[in-house]
Amino acid sequence: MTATLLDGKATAAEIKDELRTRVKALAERGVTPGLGTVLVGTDPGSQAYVNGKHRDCAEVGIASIRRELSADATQEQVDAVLAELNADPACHGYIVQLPLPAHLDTQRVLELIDPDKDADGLHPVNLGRLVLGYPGPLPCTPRGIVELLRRHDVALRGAKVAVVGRGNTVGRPLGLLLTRRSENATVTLCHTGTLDLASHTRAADIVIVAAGVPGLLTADMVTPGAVVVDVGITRVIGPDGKGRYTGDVDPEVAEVAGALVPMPGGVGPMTRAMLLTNVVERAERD
Ligand SMILES: Nc1nc2c(c(=O)[nH]1)N[C@@H](CN(C=O)c1ccc(C(=O)N[C@@H](CCC(=O)O)C(=O)O)cc1)CN2
Repeated sequence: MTATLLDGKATAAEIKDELRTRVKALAERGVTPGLGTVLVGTDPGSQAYVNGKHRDCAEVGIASIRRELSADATQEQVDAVLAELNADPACHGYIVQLPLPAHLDTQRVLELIDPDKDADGLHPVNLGRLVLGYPGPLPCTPRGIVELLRRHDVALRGAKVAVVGRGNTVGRPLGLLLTRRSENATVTLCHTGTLDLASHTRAADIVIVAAGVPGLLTADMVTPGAVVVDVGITRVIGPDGKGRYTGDVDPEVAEVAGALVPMPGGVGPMTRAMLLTNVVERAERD
């Protein structure tokens, strides 16, 4: 392997150490940051992610507020929980774990979150703030990617970045973050309608793949020495019949890239660290 691995797990641990110090400073002012989670149903993956968020909170001293509803909860019941968290001064930010059961209106639910308590940074108001360059909570995955690259001295200023995927949670907001004056990268946002994807990825100094297509980026699509970030996380059944997660980057890319943010151990842990960061930042503004 030629690529240097950029370790998201270790960097997230560093960030959690820093947050612990900030949480202690808040405690001296009598403030305890609080993160709320809303989980509807019993999907084992979602339960595991929510449990992980509360473990992270305990590690840094953030108070956990858990709300769990049954899989057949009505829209009115979910709305009532959001109203309660919006009004709760102990809750500085909260998330609704996705996906929601199909009978619930996800867009309505996300729009009912008070934008200033939107710990995921995905409320339309906050995406609008990002477009306009106004302050607000930033979406956790894009923010985590930029932070991971920054902490590994990957130069963004003047860099040509190909982002593959135009989803509202990663690709689109990431393009906005990378083109802020503070980052000053030049971004090509590629998607399923892009013709000759490889011509764009090959021209890039940094390739970030968030398409949800296992193995989409192959070694021949990467210029030698480029930095590659794997955001994909798709559950597949392996040849042994067991389920596992796989990324969007083919393993052979590691032989060509200069640096690689792997999956697992890259963007996922950084996303979790940014969720905590959004909550602490909100508490610091109190
Ligand atoms: N409201 C939200 N819902 C969902 C989000 C989200 O950010 N906000 N993202 C995913 C699930 N998720 C967090 O909720 C999440 C997924 C994966 C990871 C992670 O660290 N993955 C590991 C690899 C897989 C593993 O070992 O379990 C990694 O990348 O190293 C963290 C969080 C959908 N729902």
